[in-house]
Amino acid sequence: MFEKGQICTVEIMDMSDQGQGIGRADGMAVFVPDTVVGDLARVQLTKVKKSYAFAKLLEIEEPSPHRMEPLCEGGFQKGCGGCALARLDYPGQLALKEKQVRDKLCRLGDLAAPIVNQILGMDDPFHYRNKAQFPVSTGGVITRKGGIVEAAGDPAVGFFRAKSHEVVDCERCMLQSPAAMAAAEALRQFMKEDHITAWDERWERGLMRHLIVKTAFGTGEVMVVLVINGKGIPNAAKLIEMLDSAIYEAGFSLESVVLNIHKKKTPEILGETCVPIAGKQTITEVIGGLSFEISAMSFFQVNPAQTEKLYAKVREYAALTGEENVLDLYCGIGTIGLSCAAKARQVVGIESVRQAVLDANRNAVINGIVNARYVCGKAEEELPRLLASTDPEDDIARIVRSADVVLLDPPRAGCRPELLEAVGEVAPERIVYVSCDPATLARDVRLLGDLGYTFMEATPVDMFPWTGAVEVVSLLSRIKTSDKVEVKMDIEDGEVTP
Ligand SMILES: C[S@@+](CC[C@H](N)C(=O)[O-])C[C@H]1O[C@@H](n2cnc3c(N)ncnc32)[C@H](O)[C@@H]1O
Repeated sequence: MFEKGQICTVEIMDMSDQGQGIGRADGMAVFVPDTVVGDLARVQLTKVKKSYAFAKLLEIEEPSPHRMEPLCEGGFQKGCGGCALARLDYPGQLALKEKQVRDKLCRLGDLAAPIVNQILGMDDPFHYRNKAQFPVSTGGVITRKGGIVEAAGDPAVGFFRAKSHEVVDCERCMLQSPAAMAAAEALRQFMKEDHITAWDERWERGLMRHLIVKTAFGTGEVMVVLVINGKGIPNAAKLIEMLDSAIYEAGFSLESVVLNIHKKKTPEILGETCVPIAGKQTITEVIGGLSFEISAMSFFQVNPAQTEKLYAKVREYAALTGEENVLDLYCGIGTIGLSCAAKARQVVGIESVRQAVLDANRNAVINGIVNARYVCGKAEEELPRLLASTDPEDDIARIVRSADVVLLDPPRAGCRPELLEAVGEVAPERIVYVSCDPATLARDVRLLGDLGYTFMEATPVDMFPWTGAVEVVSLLSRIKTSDKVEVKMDIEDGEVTP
């Protein structure tokens, strides 16, 4: 039995998404900050629960061969919570992520020996992010009425400290695009020169809440979204000029500046209303030879180089011949479905964000794609509605009912069970599931197993180097009723192989 204060040696076998090493002491999981997988560490327990404990690192007895000094010259030492794997070298990160996908599919997906292919990593895992989200603070105290007190510190444009809403100012970041860092510096200078307040959630006052910078690496276009608690920014023309020249000097072109009005006291980053104040309403990115227009509110994969690999793997798993109807659920601005459209009979996408659906329709048009249609709404509501439609004129419902391949790409929370049941009712030959959380993927793979789908294989794709997150593409295939009977008989005979 372990007690708080006890000292022990643990071998770090795994890491949490937040970058804590996880070791085992007599079967109990021990979470140790500042350690990496492969370290042998002497630790002191700081909190002991029934089946796990937290500990502080006393000494690395034997360092992991993959341990390294963090390369970050920006916020890491100041407590920025962005790069959870900053102490693990890149080969170590890839091995860890591949293992985590396999472990979760076994443990939570009830799979004995899932095929997990080698993770697809990056050749140059730096400055890959096309979207930066910087919280802003004045670094000092603002008064209840929103004015800056005289001794307020300089504006900070950076990232939240781990597990807090304190903003760590960050002038350099090894993940963000040069355009994003240039825009952050321009905003910092502007706020300082023009005494612009930043949102302070303690008093719920202050103007500037977040700076969002979207960079299209393929075209060099940049969009800046200024999230504010107010109707506008005083002297906004000066800010736009400063952003424009900073982004130009970084080698990119500012094409769109949008105000996002967020007066609510909620922690969501974006408010509901967007007002373009300079340039276009969208920027254009090129992925796999197709052009995609991206607006302020729409989702776009954050790592374009890896997105090409991700979508190529989706196409491989979808194995389209030109005859299939394809359902693209959680389609965002249509990227995955449109990249499959050339080899599909028809594509129907379902997406809950209205602006993204508008973008998807426009993206089909600008790429000359005529076999893709979109439905706006929650997939778990729209799919059952379309399946129940008895309207003979409802073309979309007809395509949906006869879908041969379903593409799933939900947010981290995974799919709702009612959505998976509706997919089971559609009964496609193949399901290609793209996930950014292997735990919810594994849960959904288990549910899809109950609906008659066999997990075939998965390929992890490293979309987020230096962070604890990993993307996975999985292929599931429908077990024909006759196959199911055979499997069952074989198991009864004591042989598991179908
Ligand atoms: C991980 S993104 C994938 C987007 C797209 N497939 C891509 O590759 O860019 C998930 C998308 O699901 C959308 N979404 C979230 N909940 C949804 C729901 N219940 N029904 C439909 N779409 C949803 C989000 O707006 C977002 O665009």
